[in-house]
Amino acid sequence: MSEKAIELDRVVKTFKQGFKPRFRALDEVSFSVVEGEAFGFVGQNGAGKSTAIKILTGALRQDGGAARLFGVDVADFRSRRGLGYVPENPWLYDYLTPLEILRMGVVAQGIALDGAELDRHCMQWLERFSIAAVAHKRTRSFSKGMVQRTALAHAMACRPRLLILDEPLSGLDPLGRRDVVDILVEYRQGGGTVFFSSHVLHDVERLADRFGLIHKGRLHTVQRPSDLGGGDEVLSVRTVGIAPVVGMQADVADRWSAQVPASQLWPLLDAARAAGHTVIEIKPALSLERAFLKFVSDLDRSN
Ligand SMILES: Nc1ncnc2c1ncn2[C@@H]1O[C@H](COP(=O)(O)OP(=O)(O)OP(=O)(O)O)[C@@H](O)[C@H]1O
Repeated sequence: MSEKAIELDRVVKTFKQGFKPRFRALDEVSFSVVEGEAFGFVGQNGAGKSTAIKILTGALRQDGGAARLFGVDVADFRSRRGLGYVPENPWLYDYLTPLEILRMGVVAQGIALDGAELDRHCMQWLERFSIAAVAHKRTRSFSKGMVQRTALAHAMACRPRLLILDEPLSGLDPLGRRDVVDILVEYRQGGGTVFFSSHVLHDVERLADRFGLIHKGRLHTVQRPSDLGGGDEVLSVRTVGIAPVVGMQADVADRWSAQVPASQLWPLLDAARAAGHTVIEIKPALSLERAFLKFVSDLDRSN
């Protein structure tokens, strides 16, 4: 059986709020991530994602429950051996260069590399994250995206067995996001474990085997992205044809579209065919992003 890389067991974290009673940023949150898995932690701003990550990385102490990395309590610094962590807003020593930062991290992790070999190893990772051109520049003048890339290169260069990433793609442009997704996919194929937070469901769809949805400090569901997006509630149908079809709206240049409940799909297709239309697309009308928003608004309504 695979080892649990991450385990949260009824974790509670409260914060003081002026004169108001302490509020629960995490309310009995339990889940686990097994070795080799990619797990996305999703939720809106303020849901509790960073708080959970800070507990896992030892930056915050929980008020109740237990948190473990590879079976070791997070209160024990040894739990963080082999952990690669990139916070939401990475902080780098801004008088150091990316190469120096990577060298320092690799040595601190006790990886047996030095001299030219160490530099080659670090430069490879800087190249992977398209930051090699500024490898010898102090990070002081770096943009958010460059800081993010350097921090990710640092985490990967340390050969982590577990990566914990807080909004890893948030500061990156679309090409940068694609590069990082490719690198993470490759890392997974090599057996690595990834736990990442995101409020962008598209990232979760691309990266995660499973995701946990946290809302106002409570973990509401753990599912596969395909479970959320699938659903058969509403389908979007597009056709091309001349004659009108009841239930379809005219778009441009003889193209027609409709959104129908799944149960109405076949009657609509029959009508479209009878009118001489050709079907060009049928897909779920709700994207993952919209499905997520619906999920959250349903939760809010039921509370
Ligand atoms: N040190 C703190 N003191 C008081 N309240 C805090 C503290 N840290 C977080 N909170 C509150 O706890 C709740 C959860 O915050 P957290 O940063 O974990 O959310 P998040 O899901 O990571 O959001 P985001 O996507 O905006 O980063 C929020 O209401 C936040 O204001």
